[in-house]
Parts: sequence; C-alpha cells; structure tokens
Amino acid sequence: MKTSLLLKFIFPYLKKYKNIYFLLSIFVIVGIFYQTGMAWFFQNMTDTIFSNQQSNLVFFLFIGIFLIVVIMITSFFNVYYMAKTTNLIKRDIRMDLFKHLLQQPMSYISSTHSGSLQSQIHQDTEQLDGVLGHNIAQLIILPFSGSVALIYLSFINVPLTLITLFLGPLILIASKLIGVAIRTNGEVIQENTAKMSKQLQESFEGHTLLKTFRLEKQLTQKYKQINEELISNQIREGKFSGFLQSVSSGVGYGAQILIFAIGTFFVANDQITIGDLLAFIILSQSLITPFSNIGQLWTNLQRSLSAVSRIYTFLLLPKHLLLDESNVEQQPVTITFNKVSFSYSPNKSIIQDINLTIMPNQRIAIIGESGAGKSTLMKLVLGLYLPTKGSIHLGLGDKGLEELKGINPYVSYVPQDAFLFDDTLYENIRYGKLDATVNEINYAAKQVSATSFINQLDGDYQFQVGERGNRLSGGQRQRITLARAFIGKRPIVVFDEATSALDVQTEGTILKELLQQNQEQTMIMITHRLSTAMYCDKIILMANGSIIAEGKHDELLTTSDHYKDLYKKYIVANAQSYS
Ligand SMILES: Nc1ncnc2c1ncn2[C@@H]1O[C@H](COP(=O)(O)OP(=O)(O)OP(=O)(O)O)[C@@H](O)[C@H]1O
Repeated sequence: MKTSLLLKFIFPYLKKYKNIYFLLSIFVIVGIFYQTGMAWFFQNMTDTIFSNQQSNLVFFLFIGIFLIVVIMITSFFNVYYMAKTTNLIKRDIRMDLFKHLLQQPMSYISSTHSGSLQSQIHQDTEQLDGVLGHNIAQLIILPFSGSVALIYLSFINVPLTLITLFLGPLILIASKLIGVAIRTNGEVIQENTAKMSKQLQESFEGHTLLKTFRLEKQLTQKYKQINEELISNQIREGKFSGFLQSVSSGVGYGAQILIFAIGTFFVANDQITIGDLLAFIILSQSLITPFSNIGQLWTNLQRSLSAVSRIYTFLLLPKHLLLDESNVEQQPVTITFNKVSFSYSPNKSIIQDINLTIMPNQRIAIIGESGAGKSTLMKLVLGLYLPTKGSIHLGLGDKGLEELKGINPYVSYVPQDAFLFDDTLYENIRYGKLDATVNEINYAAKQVSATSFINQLDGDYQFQVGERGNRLSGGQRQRITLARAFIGKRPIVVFDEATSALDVQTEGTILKELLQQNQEQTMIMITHRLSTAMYCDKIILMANGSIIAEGKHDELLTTSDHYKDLYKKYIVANAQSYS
C-alpha cells in the first residue's frame, strides 16, 4: 500500500491532538537550534580563553547556565509530550479497531482466527511508535538540525564542511537497501507472532481435549516449530540492524577523525581557530547524524507502516449494518422468506429457494438431520448473514413491510453453545436487557428454574461464572442463556438446541413455563427432540437446505412419510428407554 495513503489515514488521528503537537513543536524547534547554540558557546569560550580575555568568562558562565536550563526544560517536555500524544493516539486507534471488530459481519468472524486477530490488534497498535513517536519527530527534526549546522559551519570554513558532508550519503545508500529487507522481514515476524498466539489460545481453550487425548507432545512440537521460525526471523532482523549500525558508526567516527586531522592542519595554518575546530567536532555529529539515524528511523518507519497498512486494511472492511435500536418497539412481527437461497462459499448452496411465513406468537419447531441447514436458516432470521438470493421481510403492522438488511433487532437468540461472559451471573442475565431491575432479573431466573441453583452458589447472583461460564454445568449455563434471552421480551425468540444439555423432565418444565408466561412472543426452536416439537403450532422439517414438510404434528403424520419415519423411531427409542 502506498506510503502517502497510509500517512493520509493516520493524519486525522494526529490532527485531534494539534494543540499538544503545537507545544511539542516549540520544544522541537528549540532543540534544533540547541546543538548549534552549544557549538557557538564552546567555540567562542575557547577562543576567548585563548585570546586572554578572561573578563568575558563571567558572561560565558551565565550563558552556560542558561543553556543547561534550556536543555533540561526542552528534554522534559519533548519526552513528556511525545509520550502523551503517542499513547493517546494508540488509545484512539485501539478503540476504533475494537468498535470495528464488533461490527464485523459473521462471514469475517467465522473465517478469521481469534488468536491471530488479537495479536494483530495489539501488536500492530504497539508498533505505531515508528510513525507517531520519537521516530517520526526525529525524522522531521534531523534534516532541519543538519541544515542549521551546515549553514553555521559553512560560515566558518567551506572545504571542511564539504568533507564532513561527503560521508553522509554512504550511510543513506546502505540504509535504503537494508530498510526494504527489514520491512519484509517485519511482516514475516508479525505472521509468526500471530500463529503463536493462535496456538496458545487453542491450547488453553482445548485443554481438556489436549489432556484426554495426550496431545502435549504434538502441540509442543508444533509450538517449537513456530517459535524457532520466529526466533530465526528476529535474529535476521538483528543482523540487518547490526549491519546498518556498523556502517553508521564507521562513518560517524571516521568523520570525526577526518575532521580532527584536517582541522588541526587548518589551525596550524591559521585558517581556523581552535574554537572553530571545536565547533566543527561538535557540529559534525549534527551533519552526520541525519544520514546515519535516518537509516534506522526510516526502517522503523517502514516497519510501522506495515502495521499501519494492516490496521488500515482492517478498518476498510465493510461493517455489518446495525439497525437503529431506538426505533424498535415491542410489537407483533411477521417474518416472510421469499425464495431465499444462501451459501457461505460460492460453490456450495446451503439454503435453497425457501418460502416461509412465521406469524406473530407462533411456536415453531425446526427439525431435520444434522447439517440440514437449520442453524443457518436461523442465522438468516437473526440477520447475521444476508440471503444470497431472494429476500426476507419483516411485517411490522402499521409500519408496513421492511426488508431485513442487517441485524434483526426484534429477535433474542439462545445459541447452541450457551456462551457466558466472564462476569457475574447477574451481569450475564442483564446483558439481555441493560436497564433490567433486580426484580426483573429474579423473575427471569425463576422462569428458567435457575433460582434454586443460583441460591446455592457463593454470592448468589454475584457468582463469577469464569471464562465462557466454565464454573457452571452445561445445563446451568443453558438456563442462564435462556434467562438472558427472555428478559428483553423481544417479539421473537430463537432457540438453537438451547435445552439440549437439560434432562427431558427439566426441559419440559422450563418450556412449559416459558410458553405459558410469554404468550405474546414468537418462539422458534431448533431441536432434535420430537417431544419438544410435537407441542408446537408448526413443525418445519428440513433436509439438504430445503423445507421438505411443514405443518402440525398430526397433519405431518398423514402428509409426510419422512416425518412418520422420524416419529416411529422416536416411539421405538422411547419404548426402549422405558423397558
Ligand atoms: N460458517 C460457516 N462457513 C461455512 N460453512 C458452514 C458454516 N456454518 C455451517 N456451515 C455448513 O452449512 C451446513 C449447514 O450447517 P447448519 O449448522 O446450518 O446445520 P444444522 O442443520 O443446524 O446442523 P446441526 O443439527 O448439526 O446443528 C453444514 O454443511 C455446515 O458445514
């Protein structure tokens, strides 16, 4: 990606702190002239001493104290303001990345590994120093301080100035060549680190499997391989930087020796004074440093720019459309599928040509074999994915029909995996309705038969559920996710096998309670249990992404052979379990 484009992207972040940058630039300008001021000071003080004008020494003493005070103040504010702006901008970028991440469509989330994404967001933000902090300031300052030194020295002696200047381009050529290698290598290091976080995260999340299948050796081997790759690339980077440093030091010290040798000759011939030579030795660094440091600063900038490029590319990803929740009212909502087809990838159709109407307050069961497309159909209802063909409309009574083009705000969802946030039970239920009162939370827990187990936990509702809720049993987690879904009283609730971890009796009690107490809600349940489906207003039977039968239990027994078979199997299985 073009450097100018990346700098244009970062500029608005800098602009926000223009006042601090203005103050910073004052201290930076003082810094630019400071080195020349010091050279002037030593040059004139030396010449004064050598010309026996000791009476002027008091004047130089005051100038010396003044210079010390100036450098102390300048150094403090330079470092402080630079750190302040850099960290403030990093904070803003991190926030933008996080907000953007939350608005990513499911297609992005499901195709990206969370470990790599985390490492990318953290590391790339940390690497921004190269374009924000001292690095960029130095890149701007050095040419100026070099020019000021050049003008000052050329007033003293032009040939000696040219000799000093002559060595600089050598470093520039070396750093240009090495800079490209460092940037490419930096990108590989970033990939290695992302792979490592990915593996760390998987080892942590899958630790039960890892232990039971005795996978320690395999995973250690895999981790070792990535670690070795990372270290070899980091060492290679060290080699590149070392080479650059070596050229810079050689040229820097070489310049000083050369100036000293030739300068002494000029002093001996009365072409310059000892003070002038001293000024040359001090300022030669200001002339050489831009060349030597610009190499390192440039490579840092390149490394940072590749981080900026990844951040920019991520922020350019289109967001998932979020409907304005403030307009959402509790009202009956009809869902209509018009010839809807959907595929996750271009070659494989998952949902095919579905026509379906779900009326307000209906109880719908979606059944079918594993992989038939039941969850995908519900993800379309939730608006997590948009149809690839056809359309879904929401009938909103007086407000008419509205095509679903983003997240559906009228639906609550109880997912298959009963995910809980690492927080208290209370907070986990409250996420379903942020302004819920204590009574509402109690009531929601009661509806899903959760109060008895909550009362036995340490701290009741203040119990910390742990990562993904792992301090609770599967059935307890499911009850909390049910409470979270019902507390918001949205017009439609989708259950994706939301009671599969409960025994049939508890499931029956909870569903009976929920169905009775929430008559004014549409409930759509994906289930493998016919015992649940049988009591619904409508059963939708799916196979290979299509609806192959729909109707009430009694109707389906006469209209669908497929359903009849399922029912027979259910009767047999039930009879066996009681025999
Ligand atoms: N994020 C995804 N990316 C690509 N393919 C997917 C994705 N999610 C599901 N699929 C595929 O879509 C098909 C339907 O999956 P879906 O989860 O909708 O089935 P299901 O009927 O709910 O199955 P189950 O009863 O096992 O939960 C499967 O073949 C699955 O591999």
